Amino acid sequence: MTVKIGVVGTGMIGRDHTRRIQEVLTGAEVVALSDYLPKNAEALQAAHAPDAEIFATGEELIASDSVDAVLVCSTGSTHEAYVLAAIAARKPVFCEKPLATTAEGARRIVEAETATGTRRVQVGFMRRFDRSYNLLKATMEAELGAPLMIHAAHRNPTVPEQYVTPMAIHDTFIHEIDTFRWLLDDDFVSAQVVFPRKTRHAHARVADPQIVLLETSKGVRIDCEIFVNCRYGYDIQCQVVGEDGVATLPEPMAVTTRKDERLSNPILTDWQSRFGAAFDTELQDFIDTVPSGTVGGPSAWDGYVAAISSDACVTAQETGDIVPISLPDRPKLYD
Ligand SMILES: NC(=O)c1ccc[n+]([C@@H]2O[C@H](COP(=O)([O-])OP(=O)(O)OC[C@H]3O[C@@H](n4cnc5c(N)ncnc54)[C@H](O)[C@@H]3O)[C@@H](O)[C@H]2O)c1
Ligand SMILES: O[C@H]1[C@H](O)[C@@H](O)[C@H](O)[C@@H](O)[C@H]1O
Repeated sequence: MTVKIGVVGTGMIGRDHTRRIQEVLTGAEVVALSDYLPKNAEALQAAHAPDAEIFATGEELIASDSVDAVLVCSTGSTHEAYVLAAIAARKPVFCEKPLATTAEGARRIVEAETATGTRRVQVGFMRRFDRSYNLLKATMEAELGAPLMIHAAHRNPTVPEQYVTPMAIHDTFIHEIDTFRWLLDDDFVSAQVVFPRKTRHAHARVADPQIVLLETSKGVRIDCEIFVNCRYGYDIQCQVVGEDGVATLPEPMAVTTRKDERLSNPILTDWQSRFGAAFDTELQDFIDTVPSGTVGGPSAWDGYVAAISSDACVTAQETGDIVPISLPDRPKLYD
């Protein structure tokens, strides 16, 4: 079966996912496109999906009989409505992060999906498909004993003017929120955010860098630096300290050069190159599961917990307090 996919939102990542479905992955083709700005859908059609039909609205695309499964790649604030529409149409849906911009919105998705009794929502937390994180998780489980602490960093070279302080949490740190839960098989019980001296490279509306301190239900303590104007590259660091040893996320593979009295390795500069293979694997996984009528990978529940946890981090940014995090009971669908 070739899965017929409709893509809602044809900006940067909608374009990249369409390209990978058309040119890299197997078992699917993009048959429908829709964007709030029709010119974006038309440009993507011309570049990568000449046979795709352009729909005036995402809702019409989701309802169309020509679409088996939906990719939601539009602006974050629009995700909830499209995911709910896909659930109502009983169509598998891959939703880029965030699942919803509020915990309330994510809860509505969990409730709608639970009411159908079938998992059809996969959230785009691609790090769970990254080879280096999978190696780290396997090492933790085989060799470290109980994890005690994580020291991590999420560094972007620069961010645009519209990137403001809370986005460090719900646009950037949201990846770590999901990754730490997955690595530790644990949930958070509190969050605190502290602000070091601000870099002169940050614009006025973003406090940068920030340090997020999390505690999990098993007592693991996590410190993660978010530094989105670090200048030198795109750099994701993660070190897990366990009772029997320490494991560190492998660096991306790079050639070491000896030249001009220097020993050096190049550093990546963007998330597309750091996680390109993980994006391929997560979408192939989604495509492969669609014919069964249900999906795997990060679930709507994971998206909901990430939203609750990131709301607590934003409150912690605003108040300076240690903010408690409590979760509702997990529905059986997500066991
Ligand atoms: N997993 C990752 O690492 C990763 C990386 C980049 C972006 N993302 C997520 O993907 C989403 C899109 O990001 P982007 O960088 O492609 O943004 P973008 O601004 O480049 O593209 C967003 C597109 O959505 C369209 N749009 C806006 N409102 C719409 C609506 N109501 N209906 C249909 N289309 C609408 C815009 O016109 C635009 O073409 C965001 O939620 C972002 O957080 C995830
Ligand atoms: O949307 C992007 C993307 O999710 C990247 O992985 C992250 O490093 C950036 O901070 C964020 O702005």
